[in-house]
Amino acid sequence: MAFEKELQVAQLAVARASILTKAVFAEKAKGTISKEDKSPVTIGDYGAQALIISAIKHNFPQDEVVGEEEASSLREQKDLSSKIWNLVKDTKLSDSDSDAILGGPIRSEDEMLQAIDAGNSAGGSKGRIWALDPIDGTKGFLRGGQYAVCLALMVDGDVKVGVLGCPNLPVKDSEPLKEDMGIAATDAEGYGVLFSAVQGEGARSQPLTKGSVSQGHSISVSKVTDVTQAVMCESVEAGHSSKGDNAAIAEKLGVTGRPVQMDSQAKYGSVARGAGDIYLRLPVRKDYVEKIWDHAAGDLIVREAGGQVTDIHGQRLNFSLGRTLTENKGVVATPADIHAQVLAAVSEVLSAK
Ligand SMILES: Nc1ncnc2c1ncn2[C@@H]1O[C@H](COP(=O)(O)O)[C@@H](OP(=O)(O)O)[C@H]1O
Ligand SMILES: [Mg+2]
Ligand SMILES: [Mg+2]
Ligand SMILES: [Mg+2]
Repeated sequence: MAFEKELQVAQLAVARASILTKAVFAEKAKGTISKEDKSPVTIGDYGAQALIISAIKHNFPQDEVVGEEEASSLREQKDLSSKIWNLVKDTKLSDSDSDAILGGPIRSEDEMLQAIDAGNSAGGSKGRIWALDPIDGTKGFLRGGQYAVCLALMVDGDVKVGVLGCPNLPVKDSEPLKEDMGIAATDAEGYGVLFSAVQGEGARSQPLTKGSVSQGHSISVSKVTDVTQAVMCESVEAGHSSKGDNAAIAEKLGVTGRPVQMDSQAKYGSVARGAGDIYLRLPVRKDYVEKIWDHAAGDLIVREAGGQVTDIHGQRLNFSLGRTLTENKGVVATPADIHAQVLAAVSEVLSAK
């Protein structure tokens, strides 16, 4: 199998980081601060980024990382930094062999800050670069909704390995999607799933555990042929994706059910396992450029599960252009069989605006 070591490290690193995010959630003291772009970031985002980057650097010292967060504001806020350190230093996998694969604990607060800052790669089309979103759906995380710990490896701009840890999604692939699924799910029996894919080798799912990882089982997109019966997934946040356009597209397709709203790349995971059928992310603002870490893992997992992922113009997402998807607008992710039909409805609705 290709990228065996990379997959194992990514899965274990995501599982370990999820232990930290769940602890932050349980503590309720999330230490939210606002970034320059007004988006929230929590001690969970920073702690998860530190743990994952340190695991990558331990195993693949030459690899670069495009990570969402950076530590400059933490260096000015010592209280916040020491709170994060207190969590990070005690977070480990319950299986000691697995934890050792990740290099064991980070040794000092300073090393933790350095790890966070090592997510500063400019990205691009050359070499091995990881794309990391330590908590995707931070607003969902804060609300007690869905969120995902997202990690992907790109080689020469092409996504080869993708892993999504979704602590609040059901383990069972076939469980129908519900909007309030997140709230009581953290650490509840039957919740927490780890999705993964390696290019050319399909997509898989397994329970997200605190110890080790397994082979999991293979997943595939739904076999929906009648789009009127499709389950659509969209963001909770109206500022992230245009709900009005989504509704117009649903109407054009004759979709009868209400869309399921959930935060994060849990939407990609849900389409990949066939629990949802269509994920639409339609631009709200002309000037917003999507970030590679919001899509890299989900894009591969859906495509390896038999889905098709494009932007609103039908172009594949291009991860080779830096930290953002400069050439793409929006996302349309569906089973391959219905993609052309959905994309046609997207084009009609958006061109009529
Ligand atoms: N105007 C905008 N349009 C689209 N996405 C946006 C946006 N502003 C922020 N985002 C991104 O939307 C992500 C969450 O997506 P979703 O709505 O699917 O949960 C955020 O990730 P983070 O939560 O990691 O910051 C952020 O990167
Ligand atoms: Mg963010
Ligand atoms: Mg994100
Ligand atoms: Mg994030």
